[in-house]
Amino acid sequence: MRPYDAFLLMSFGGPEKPEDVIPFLENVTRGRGIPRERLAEVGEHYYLFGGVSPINQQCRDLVEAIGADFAANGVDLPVYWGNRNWDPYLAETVAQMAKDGVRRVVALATSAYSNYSSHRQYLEDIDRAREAVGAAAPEIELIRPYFDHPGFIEPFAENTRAALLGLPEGLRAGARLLYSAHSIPTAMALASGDPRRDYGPDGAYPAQLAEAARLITERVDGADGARGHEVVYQSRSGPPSQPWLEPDINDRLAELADEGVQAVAVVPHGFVSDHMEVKFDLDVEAADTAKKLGMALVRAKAPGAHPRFAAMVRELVAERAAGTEPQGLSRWTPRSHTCPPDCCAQR
Ligand SMILES: CC1=C(CCC(=O)O)c2cc3nc(cc4[nH]c(cc5[nH]c(cc1n2)c(C)c5CCC(=O)O)c(CCC(=O)O)c4C)C(CCC(=O)O)=C3C
Ligand SMILES: [Fe+2]
Repeated sequence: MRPYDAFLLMSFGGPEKPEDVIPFLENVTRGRGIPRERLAEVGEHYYLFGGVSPINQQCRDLVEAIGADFAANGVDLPVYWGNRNWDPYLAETVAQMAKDGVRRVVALATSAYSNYSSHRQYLEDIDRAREAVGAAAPEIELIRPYFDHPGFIEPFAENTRAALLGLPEGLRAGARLLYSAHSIPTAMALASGDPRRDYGPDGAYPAQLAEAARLITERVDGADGARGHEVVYQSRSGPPSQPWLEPDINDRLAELADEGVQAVAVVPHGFVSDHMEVKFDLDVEAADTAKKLGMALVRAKAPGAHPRFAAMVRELVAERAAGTEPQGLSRWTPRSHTCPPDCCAQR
């Protein structure tokens, strides 16, 4: 698909054996002021799953789904994959692309929202990897945030309807939808998105999360919006003195139990796949909280390698290749394909 001669999937990376857990966590947290105790605690999450993060296999599955969708639709682009924090490292993938004679790449990150960790950091990863490879490195253009694209929203709606069926019939209609996203420092949230747009008091990331939650809820229940839904946060780290986005899902579950809510469906709409943050923080930790509170909890799957999500990737590649206006379902759809240099700054 002109002008590109390759597609690149960019992701976070994760360990796949116990010996790799600590080196992986050191990669993730280098220079970020995460307390040592938090690192040890997070290491235990990985050991509980045999030291294997699900994220790499999920990326392999997505690479395959994208390749199949490209082939079925006549898109003749080889598909590469590179990670920020673990093997296959982005710099190695960029070196391979250079060796293969690739000159211009369109890339998508497994992160749908605007904030430093989800977007700007991937732009920095690209710069660093290209620098490491030198003059032969291809140009790499990162696709803009896609949190309100129908290919992201529709699989979540389908998976939420399926999750609700897992509740006892008598609890389904009254079940609250809890949309869960990775917490970030409030300062990072305020600096998220395009500084020339007014996303409201909390910044682009919370505003985008609210819109995606609304769009999914409409597709679960119809546009009457009758079902109660709200955004909560998970996976907080960093020192307690630093404010992060709230409420934490576990605290909110306790409040809802007090209000008499008997069932919740958790929708991890802040994520693209069911990686460790979902498997541990929701399926182990939040599920345990709900159990102690006597609440029923089900969890919807993230898009992962859903064919509609793979088709979205092709649609975004085509949009970027044509240079037409970014399409999305909400008022916070990015207005351009490239970010202004001061968007999603860390603070
Ligand atoms: C917004 C966001 C997403 C969602 C968007 C996206 O998907 O990219 C995300 C995803 C992920 N986060 C992940 C893992 C971790 N994140 C950490 C730490 C942090 N995350 C942050 C933000 C985010 N993170 C932040 C602000 C920090 C503090 C340090 C820093 O400023 O960078 C730490 C350190 C220990 C801890 O403190 O928890 C770990 C191990 C994994 C891999 C899971 C697997 O292995 O399956 C994934 C997909
Ligand atoms: Fe994270």
